[in-house]
Amino acid sequence: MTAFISHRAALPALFFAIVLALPQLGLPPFWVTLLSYVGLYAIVALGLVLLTGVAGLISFGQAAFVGMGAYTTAYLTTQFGLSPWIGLLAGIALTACSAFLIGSLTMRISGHYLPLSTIAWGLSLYYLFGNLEMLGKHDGINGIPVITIGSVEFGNGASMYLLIWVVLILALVSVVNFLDSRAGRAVRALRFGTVMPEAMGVDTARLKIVIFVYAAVLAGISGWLYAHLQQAVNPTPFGLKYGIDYLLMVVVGGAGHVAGAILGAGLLAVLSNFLQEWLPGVLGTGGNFEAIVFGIALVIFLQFANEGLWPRLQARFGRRRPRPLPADAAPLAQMAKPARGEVILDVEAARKQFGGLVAVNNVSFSVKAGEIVGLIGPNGAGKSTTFNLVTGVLSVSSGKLLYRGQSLAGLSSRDISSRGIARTFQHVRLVPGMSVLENAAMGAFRRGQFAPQRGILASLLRANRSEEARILSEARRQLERVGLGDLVDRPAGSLALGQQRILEIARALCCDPALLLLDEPAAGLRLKEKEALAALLDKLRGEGMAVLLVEHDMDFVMQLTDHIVVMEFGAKIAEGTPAQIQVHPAVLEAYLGGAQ
Ligand SMILES: Nc1ncnc2c1ncn2[C@@H]1O[C@H](COP(=O)(O)OP(=O)(O)OP(=O)(O)O)[C@@H](O)[C@H]1O
Repeated sequence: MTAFISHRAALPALFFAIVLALPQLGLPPFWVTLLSYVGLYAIVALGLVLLTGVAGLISFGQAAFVGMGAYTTAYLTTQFGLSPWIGLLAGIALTACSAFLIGSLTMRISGHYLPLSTIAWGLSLYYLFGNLEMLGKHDGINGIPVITIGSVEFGNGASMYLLIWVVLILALVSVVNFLDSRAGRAVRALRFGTVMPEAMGVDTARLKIVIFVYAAVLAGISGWLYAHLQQAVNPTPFGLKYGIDYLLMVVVGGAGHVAGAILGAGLLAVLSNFLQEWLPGVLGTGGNFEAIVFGIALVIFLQFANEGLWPRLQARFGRRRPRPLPADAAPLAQMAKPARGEVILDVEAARKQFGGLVAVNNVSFSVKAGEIVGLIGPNGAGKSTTFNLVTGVLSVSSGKLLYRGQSLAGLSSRDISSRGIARTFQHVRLVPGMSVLENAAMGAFRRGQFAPQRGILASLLRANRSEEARILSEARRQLERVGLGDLVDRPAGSLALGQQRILEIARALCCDPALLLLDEPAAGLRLKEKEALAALLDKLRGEGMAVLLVEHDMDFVMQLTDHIVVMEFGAKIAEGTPAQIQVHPAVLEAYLGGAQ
């Protein structure tokens, strides 16, 4: 048994074994039905955990996808006498295609426009269900057959309960598997913006659509189960109110946690059921009082536990079990590295104009393998813009950028990272709740054996184990290389700033770069941390790495770099060794104000 179930999975396995056995253990039919609904809600909520809790993309429209799955099977089984299993396949296909279309249109929208758009299409689909003649308008469709497998009929409450919870367990396993993969790590980074994952080679627009489609498919499957449980459908449970309820379940349960989906679904289903029964008795009058009580309870709840209940329970009763470290797996393939002294980056008369402002004005310099080049200059000199031109965040207005003789023109930051240029960020961009190991592994995103699109399917089925082991081993090797080998299990957010900056370098090294671009790596570091950073960069230089760093800390730059490029008002005003720069009249005048 332990061969199949790891220690980490033992408790959840025991929990689900008990849940599946409940009807046999004499659970009254009322509870069997209620828990069936908990299962149905939790399947939808799981998709929302992925979409909203983990990736930060809010959707009020999931109930419409539940309706799509439910109506598809209802229509096909009652109108054409097709098997519910055909209804399931058709429902999944229709939901996935619709979600792909809607997602392609809306997933690029940012801020509050995204949730607003989900309300818009959620409402549209709801009214579509209620107005189409073929779907029975507001009366819906009755007489939906029960699900059968061979001669086994899922006709009674207990058998449907079993089916629903087995589907929920499968969905849960697939989501957990996915979150543990390289694409899953990229999804976990999405809520902190797209710049970092893009720089690690992730196609974030595509990834958002993938998880949107997956969440919709889970909702569609829940709708299929619902239709065959109820044997009738009408538009009401697929409206906006239910879309909001699904979101509430996730928020209350713990939006960023898969277990939060089940906890939230359970709490809301059970509470609303009992409030509906008790409140009229207590208040002596009927009405939707449970909605009012819910609203008040939610506002109070969010004041005290805005991360949801599951993290609270975990902190109180759980113990963070470190993930077993990957065994040493075969190294990932590496790109051929340039010989020491070879010119790696050639910036030729690069110019960048923002409207009338010339931020970078015909700047030229080069970086060689085994050399650290510093790019310095007063505030507003154009250093960050130059950095962004090389990393593909911005494109040049004119001039050339050549990496190992090849033009970088028109390449996105993820293309550039896959060529062998890796970067760190001025404001550290880590996923704080993710371990140091997983954060570093983000850098190896493009180095897996599967193409990213096949990789997602493989990860759902956990067919990516050898690839994962190789990626995580690489991350561990790079962490050991930079001296963070003892901290692999720690959440990245718990590290000191200096260690976080070094972790960013380990992540960049996982990209297998020949050129490292560091944006103000010494900013905010204490002396000891700066010394550790300088020692690391010196070691990397010794190994043949080319490093270009933008930095304000003059001592750091002067002691570490081989070559310095000085900018002012967008133009290069000087270039040379640290010794030359320190006495260069133009630098003393412009950069140091002539005082030193
Ligand atoms: N996206 C943008 N749109 C318009 N102007 C910009 C943009 N980015 C930078 N600039 C302008 O370009 C000039 C150069 O800015 P840049 O950030 O590259 O300087 P910097 O040398 O990195 O400064 P700092 O050391 O303060 O970061 C500044 O005048 C800045 O206001």
